[in-house]
Amino acid sequence: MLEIANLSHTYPNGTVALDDVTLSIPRGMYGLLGPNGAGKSTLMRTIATLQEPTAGTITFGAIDVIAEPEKLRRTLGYLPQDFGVYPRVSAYSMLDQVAVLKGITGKSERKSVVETLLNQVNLWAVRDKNIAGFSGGMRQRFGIAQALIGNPELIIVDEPTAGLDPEERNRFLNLLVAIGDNVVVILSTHIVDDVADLCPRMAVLANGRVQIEGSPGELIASTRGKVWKKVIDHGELESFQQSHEVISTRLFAGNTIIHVMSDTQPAGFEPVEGGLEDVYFSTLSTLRRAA
Ligand SMILES: Nc1ncnc2c1ncn2[C@@H]1O[C@H](COP(=O)(O)OP(=O)(O)OP(=O)(O)O)[C@@H](O)[C@H]1O
Repeated sequence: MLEIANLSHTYPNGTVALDDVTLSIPRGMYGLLGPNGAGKSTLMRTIATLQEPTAGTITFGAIDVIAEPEKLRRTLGYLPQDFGVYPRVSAYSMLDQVAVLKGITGKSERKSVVETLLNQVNLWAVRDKNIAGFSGGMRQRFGIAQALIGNPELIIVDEPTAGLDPEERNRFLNLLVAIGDNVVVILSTHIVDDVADLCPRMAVLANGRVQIEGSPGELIASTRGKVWKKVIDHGELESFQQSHEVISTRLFAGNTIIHVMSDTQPAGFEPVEGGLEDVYFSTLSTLRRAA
């Protein structure tokens, strides 16, 4: 169990990226959903011991993460949002080097770990190719392979599916599912479907704060009977935004479909079986209104 208590972070330029974040994250897949700038990467980097918070505590089992970062690192697998430079070395040799860094010094053990992972992430056929030439999806699969070396008990993946095509995204999410329920996996993303598809528990982070927390099912149930939809002409959008609480707009076959929140059925609207998108967008819409 990962316990985050009263965690705050203010950057030297005064930006408050995290504001009193408290979360209990159990074993299994946990979704951290939030828009750009919400503070997700700051939170992930802080848990991964890459930066220290201004205030607050993090514990993972018996480990005090801020006081004993090296202990956490031994049991951490981290897939950052951006690796930056991709080296001109083969996938095999790079994984082999990471395995050495993670303390797997025995040659035959390392061979078995590296080969198993390359097969698991479906990169065996390209093991001798340079990572620099990999597609986005291949890089992310390589990234999860390096994160899994050494059997970590805490795995953090930061926006892993951004920019992947649907087939690669599916492949990647299936890999995450296969990691199993015995470890804590935190999936940080702004893509609602990633969380809806994978995570039994989740939180929405926005403006550096936890806005809502729970199981997707519970959160969706809380919007039941409150979400309504209507097909409108695009030109009418502004007036609907003034008269209703519009939480999302989308185009479908050239038409604009709006979803609104209301305790009673607005005239001309149809009920919608709310989904996680409605939960997420209504949370963001409430924040915008309060601003
Ligand atoms: N090194 C930094 N110095 C100053 N401000 C920063 C720094 N890093 C991030 N921020 C700011 O802190 C806030 C939170 O950023 P963070 O990267 O944690 O959000 P995020 O949810 O991961 O968003 P994104 O998906 O865009 O990465 C933003 O306003 C961002 O501009």
